[in-house]
Amino acid sequence: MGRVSLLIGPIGQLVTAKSMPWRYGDQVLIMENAGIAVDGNKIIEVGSWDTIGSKYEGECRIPAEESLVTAGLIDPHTHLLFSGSREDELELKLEGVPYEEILRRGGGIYRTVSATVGATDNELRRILLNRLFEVAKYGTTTIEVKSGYGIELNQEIRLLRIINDPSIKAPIDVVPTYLVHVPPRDMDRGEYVNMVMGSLDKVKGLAKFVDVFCDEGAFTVQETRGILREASRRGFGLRLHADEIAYIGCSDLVREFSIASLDHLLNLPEQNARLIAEGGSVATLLPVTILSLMSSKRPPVKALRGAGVPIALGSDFSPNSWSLNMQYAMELATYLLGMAPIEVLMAATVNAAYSLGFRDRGIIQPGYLADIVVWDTPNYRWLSYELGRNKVLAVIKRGAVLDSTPMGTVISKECA
Ligand SMILES: N=CN[C@@H](CCC(=O)O)C(=O)O
Ligand SMILES: [Zn+2]
Repeated sequence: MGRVSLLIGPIGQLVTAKSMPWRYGDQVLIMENAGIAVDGNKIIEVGSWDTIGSKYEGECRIPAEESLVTAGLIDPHTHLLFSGSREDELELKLEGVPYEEILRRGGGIYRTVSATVGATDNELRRILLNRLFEVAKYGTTTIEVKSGYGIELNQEIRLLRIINDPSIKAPIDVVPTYLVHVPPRDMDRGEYVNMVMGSLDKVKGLAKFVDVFCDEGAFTVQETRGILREASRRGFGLRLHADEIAYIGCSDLVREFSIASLDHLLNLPEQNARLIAEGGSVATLLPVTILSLMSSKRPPVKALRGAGVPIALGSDFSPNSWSLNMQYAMELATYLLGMAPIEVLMAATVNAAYSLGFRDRGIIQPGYLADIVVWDTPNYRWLSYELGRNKVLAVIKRGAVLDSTPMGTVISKECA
């Protein structure tokens, strides 16, 4: 009998992608009475519990007869690092004042910039760490975190240093992105864009991706093009906030650049789905933001599927859209966007991993990282079906069972 650090099984239902990215209609692995053997930070074998349970002895074991087991959730789009809040914009939104108008008046992102710039490094570190612990309780095991509430370049660099700070003992993996968010109000925007392009060497090593908010009220296609060109020359991965507020041609930039992910896409023209597929980009949809924008628009899911675009989901946690819970994004993806439960699960695991450039996680197969969630649900459909409850039973990150399960449930004495 082989000895391993962790055994999970018997498992009621194991659901995982077979390869990445996952496209609508691709096969998945759905297995009942399954088992997973983990050693160190990796999955070493997946199979029927009859085989796994008799072949391995675990230093600890998580029994999961009644449970769904999936890859850990991956959140590929967040604005986790900011100070303050904007609950007082709710009344404006309810009166019908559009997002871009609040921004034009100096509210929205600009207010959060003032609050964030006014916070000390220690305050921001504490905020970030608390949020990272909270997302882990909801099953997120890897998360992208954008800068963007500094605007001024030294402030952006400060935020990126905090995101990268090794003294922050994050329970999960963090992917830093430099977000060029909105033009400053007190400076010529052309000059600012030039400064951004000139600052990219300083950002190297602090961010895996450069992202631009390309939209009405933010950066134009021409400005975005310049920033993406310089970023890709320097070897950054590219992401884009595109076609969220209006279509001004941002998604067309996939013709010119290899963009890992185009995000939001509420106003994406259906014919541009083909361009995204040809460009090899992922479409990351952010349904919680659709709700918090109080928008009646929807991204064209059917056109994206039809063109073969891999779809990912993100929380888009921000002061405009306050939810750290990827499960909420998953629920809304079904009820607001019409995404099928299996599509939702693939979007929040394997495709989110793929969009962040990972090839080592998001799938439960030998050789992959042991980032795994045990759910308090009998099958995968419940992740879409049941609204508003944290359905996590246990989170395993790199083979380690995270300390506190949300409901204080002790899974197994040896593992806890
Ligand atoms: N759209 C741009 N940025 C964020 C919102 C930021 C904010 O409103 O503070 C987003 O992705 O939703
Ligand atoms: Zn965003």
